[in-house]
Amino acid sequence: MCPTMNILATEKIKEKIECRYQKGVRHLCESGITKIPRKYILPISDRPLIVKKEEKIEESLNLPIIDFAQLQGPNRSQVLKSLAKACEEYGFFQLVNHGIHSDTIQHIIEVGKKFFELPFEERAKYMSIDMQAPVRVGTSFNQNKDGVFCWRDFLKLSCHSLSSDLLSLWPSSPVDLREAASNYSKQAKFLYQLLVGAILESLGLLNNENNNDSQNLQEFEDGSQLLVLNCYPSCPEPDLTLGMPPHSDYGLLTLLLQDEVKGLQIQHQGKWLTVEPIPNSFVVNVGDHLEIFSNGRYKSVLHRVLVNSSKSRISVASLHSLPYNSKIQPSPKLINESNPKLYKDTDFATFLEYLSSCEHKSKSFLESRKLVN
Ligand SMILES: O=C(O)CCC(=O)C(=O)O
Ligand SMILES: [Fe+2]
Repeated sequence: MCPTMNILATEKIKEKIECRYQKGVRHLCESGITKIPRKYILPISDRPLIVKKEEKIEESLNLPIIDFAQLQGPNRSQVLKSLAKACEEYGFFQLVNHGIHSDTIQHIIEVGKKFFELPFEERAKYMSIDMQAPVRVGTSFNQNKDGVFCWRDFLKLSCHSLSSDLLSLWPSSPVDLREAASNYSKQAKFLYQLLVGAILESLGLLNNENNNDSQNLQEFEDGSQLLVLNCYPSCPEPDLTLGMPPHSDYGLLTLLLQDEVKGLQIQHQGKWLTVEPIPNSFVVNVGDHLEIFSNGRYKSVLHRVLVNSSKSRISVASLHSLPYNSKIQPSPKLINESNPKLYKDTDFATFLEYLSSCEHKSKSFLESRKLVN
């Protein structure tokens, strides 16, 4: 074979292999692999250190617990203090007694499981490389850019305005997906709105006498919402890869549901610690936009997902951000001589451009917004 034909043949084989990975990890697992392909193997320095059960020294983390019912009652000011402390020290907390019925939670998790069990051809109808498509099935973190793929498939549903036009774009199978996801997203949005009010209050930006910030609250409440169903199939070599690489979330707040299988780790005091699932609770975390708005007081913390060799895992993230065209900037009320402005003004569109233009690097977006004082 002449050298040019040789190169062409090699390119064709490469394309074929790439195409195989673009179909996602569930599809890959269905072929019965016992070793993970090279495309998923992280360099040694980025691999997770998985501790064997019998060694029992895996470090887990009991995140601060915020009781939502207490927050709405006479102990509000005390709970607001705990909320502020959790956002400053961990960037994460677990929310209990939040009022969303366990049936609603179980329904969205079940529907997620059923969706990822559908034949590949059915799920593939919703594949798109357009980052702004209202419905998008995909794999890895950013499959157009990732050098090493991660062990995750996802379904992203934009919930911006839940009109019947939007719902008709969502997957029609499983039959109850649209109902479960729209019901769940409405309830998650309502909870987010109450929570973000509490967050503004905990920053000293809202109180009954001074309602100057109602404009801020309105913008925070009206923002965009994206529902992400994550599926992490069991993996034959979990210590060589990750379900999600270290990243921070871009928005204001993320409300995350995880099933009973653990996997989420957060970086705390330089260590990766596993978040113990609490049934029917939410893991809530501060996103980049809130770190910027709070001028660095509340932290958008790196987190990642481990996979395991025996169980698949499902999680559902509801990501809440400011409206698409809003400016994101440190609140002028949180800036003074002793607290100078730490971040450049930015907007959501700039962030999305940044995300689609570069391979994912942990925290790089937030780093790029920092002012050097
Ligand atoms: O699956 C998880 O536990 C975390 C998911 C996550 O970090 C995300 O969707 O941004
Ligand atoms: Fe995340």
